[in-house]
Amino acid sequence: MTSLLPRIAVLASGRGSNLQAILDAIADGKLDAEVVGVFSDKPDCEALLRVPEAKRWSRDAADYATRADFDADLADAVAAAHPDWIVCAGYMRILGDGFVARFAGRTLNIHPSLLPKHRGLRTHARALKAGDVEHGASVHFVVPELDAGAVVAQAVVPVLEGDSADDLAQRVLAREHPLLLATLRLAVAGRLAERDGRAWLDGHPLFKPLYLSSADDFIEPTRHP
Ligand SMILES: Nc1nc2c(c(=O)[nH]1)N[C@@H](CN(C=O)c1ccc(C(=O)N[C@@H](CCC(=O)O)C(=O)O)cc1)CN2
Ligand SMILES: NCC(=O)N[C@@H]1O[C@H](COP(=O)([O-])[O-])[C@@H](O)[C@H]1O
Repeated sequence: MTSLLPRIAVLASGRGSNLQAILDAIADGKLDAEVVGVFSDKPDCEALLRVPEAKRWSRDAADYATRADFDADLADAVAAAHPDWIVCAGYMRILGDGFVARFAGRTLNIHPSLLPKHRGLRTHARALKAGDVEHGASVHFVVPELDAGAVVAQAVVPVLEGDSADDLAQRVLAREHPLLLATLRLAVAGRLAERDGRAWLDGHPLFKPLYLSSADDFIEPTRHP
C-alpha cells in the first residue's frame, strides 16, 4: 500500500548528517513524512549509505558533458520519486535553471551562514575573517541565483574568541539539524509556500526569517499589517 505521508527527496554530496537528522526524526515520530530518495552527484558519499539501496540515486557529474545534462538526469530521477518537497542537505552543486524551474516553490536548501551574508562556500572561514560576532545557518527556497532564495528560517550561534573554522562549523552544524527539522515540519504540514520571491507562512508573507529558539522551535512571527 502506498504511503500517504508527505514525500521528501534529499539531495546530498557528503556526510549526510542533516539527512540523518531527518531520518531519525521520522523514525522517532517527530516528522510526519517519508524520505522517498537520496540523490547525489557523488556515488561514494556517506549520505547514500544512510538509506536502503532502493532509495539511492547517484551519478558522477564528471561523466556528463554539461551541467544541464547532469541536471536533466537528476531531475528525471527526482521526479520519478514524486516528491512533495526537495531538500538540498549538503548538496554541493549549483542547480541549473531547468532543475530549479521544474521544482520551483518546493525546493529548500540549508546553508551554513546567516544569509544574505556569506553566500557560497567556505562560510565559516569567511565569517571569521570578517570578524563576525554571530554566525549560523539559514533554510531558504532555492532559486537560480546561488543562495539568494527567500529565507524561511535561521539559527544563530555566537562566534567565540579563538574559534577555528572547524569549531564554528561544529557549533553551526549542531543547530542546523533542529533548524531543518522545524522548517520541514512547517513544509510537510502545508504551512509553507514561496510566492513573489518571498516565503509565506499560513498565507502570510514572512518579512523576516523565523528564528530557532533554544527549545528548537519557532517564535511565531508578529503579523505585519
Ligand atoms: N541554483 C541553486 N543551486 C543550489 C543552491 C542555490 O541556492 N541555488 N544552493 C546550493 C547549496 N550551496 C550552498 O548552500 C552551494 C553548493 C555548491 C556551491 C558551489 O560553488 N559548487 C560548485 C562546485 C563546488 C565543489 O565541487 O566543491 C559548482 O557547482 O560549480 C555553492 C553553494 C545547492 N545548489
Ligand atoms: N553550500 C552548501 C553547504 O555548505 N552546506 C553545508 O554542508 C554541510 C553538510 O553536512 P551534512 O552532509 O553532514 O548534512 C552542512 O553544514 C550544510 O549547511
